[in-house]
Amino acid sequence: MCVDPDWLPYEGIDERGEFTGIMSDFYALWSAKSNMSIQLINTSSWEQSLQFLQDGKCDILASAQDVPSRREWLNVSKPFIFYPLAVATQPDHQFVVKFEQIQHRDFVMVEGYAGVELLRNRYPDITITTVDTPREGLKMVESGKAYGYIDTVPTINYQMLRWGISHLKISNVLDLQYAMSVGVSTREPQLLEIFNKAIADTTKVERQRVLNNWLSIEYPQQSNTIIFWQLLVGVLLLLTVVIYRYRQVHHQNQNLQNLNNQLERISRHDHLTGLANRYALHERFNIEIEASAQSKQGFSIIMLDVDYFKKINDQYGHDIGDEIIKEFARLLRSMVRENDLVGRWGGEEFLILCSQTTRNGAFQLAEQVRQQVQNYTFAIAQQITASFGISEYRHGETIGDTIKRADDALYLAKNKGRNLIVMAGPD
Ligand SMILES: Nc1nc2c(ncn2[C@@H]2O[C@H](COP(=O)(O)OP(=O)(O)OP(=O)(O)O)[C@@H](O)[C@H]2O)c(=O)[nH]1
Repeated sequence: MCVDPDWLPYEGIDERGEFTGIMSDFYALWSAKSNMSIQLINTSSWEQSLQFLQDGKCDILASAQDVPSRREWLNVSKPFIFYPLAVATQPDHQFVVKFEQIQHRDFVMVEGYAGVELLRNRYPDITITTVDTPREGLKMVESGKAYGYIDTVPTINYQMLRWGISHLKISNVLDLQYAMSVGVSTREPQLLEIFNKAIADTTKVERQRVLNNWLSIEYPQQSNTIIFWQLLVGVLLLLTVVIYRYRQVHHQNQNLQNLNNQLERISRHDHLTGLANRYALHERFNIEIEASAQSKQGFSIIMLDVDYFKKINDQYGHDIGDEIIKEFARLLRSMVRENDLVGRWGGEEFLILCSQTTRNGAFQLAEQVRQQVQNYTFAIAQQITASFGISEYRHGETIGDTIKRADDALYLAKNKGRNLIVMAGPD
């Protein structure tokens, strides 16, 4: 048997001199079915294979198309594969539906291909340059020496991949097709019978399996590798975007959390001293009232006010006044227990909530504070004192009542001369 040595994926001779390609798989199938052994006669081109058959050096052509000029010396079996011819051109040429639109261009085909004869018969003025191999034909188109290379679609694809010719494209599919048959020398009519039977016995599944072998998974490693890297790059890109977005959102969340913390602090703390403000004090009053209802143990409050603070402001200025208020706040905070709460009630007026403490207990604390303030060396060269009013929460009264009693007591302390503590009576 002679074959086309370079017409993959249909047929070819590999580096070891063995028959390969779609036709090789079909012959392996048919040999097994009909118990025949076929010997390959090596040739260097399709032209030479045709010549060998005419010269009696081989009896079979692995695949051949029925064309008038061969009929004297070649019979063909029932055709069993059909593939349309197509034109591969440079990518800037538009796809055309009808070959007639481009029939005047110059084409290139492999010497001896049946398609050359078919096209010349149909388009007598067509210009076809013939070459020895599909690669030569494709290269001529690639380098602009011819307009289009004509062959079957699978051959064009396969050969472009094989030779790394990546930028040509199919610009036209002809309505002419290769109907592939086994070619048998007219000298061996009984061989034709054998092949016709083998072809008839080939099931659709067997045919498809052979074709899939060559037409869908050629160069699997290369394409799989490319797909793998493309996928990997895609996944990495996606991952990068996700991580970036996550970090952005995380960062924004952190900023929001910080802002919330700041707002929380601002809403509950006095901006100058950092002590609890009225809102926070009232929250705590509610907690203490609830707790005292259950434990029967009450709480007391101390209202205190810096004496003659207006004079300090007048004498040293408002900024120094602020510093004194801050210093005063630090001093108070350092003196109360952890359970107590110091807040700024107004300008230079403060409130100490003494948890689970009677008015006598509150008095002791007030006295300590009074003495500390009086003896403390503030930033100004002047003694500072404070006056105190104390009240104990009475069950059933509102917190407003408790505060008012402490305020009234403070007023009394001021009236009595300042630097004094006055306790609101138990009734
Ligand atoms: N620097 C400063 N001064 C304040 C602030 N809040 C209130 N003051 C001042 O504190 C002074 C309070 O004056 P008064 O209510 O007359 O009372 P006082 O001078 O302390 O006198 P007595 O309370 O009667 O002992 C006013 O001058 C207010 O302007 C503040 O945040 N910073």
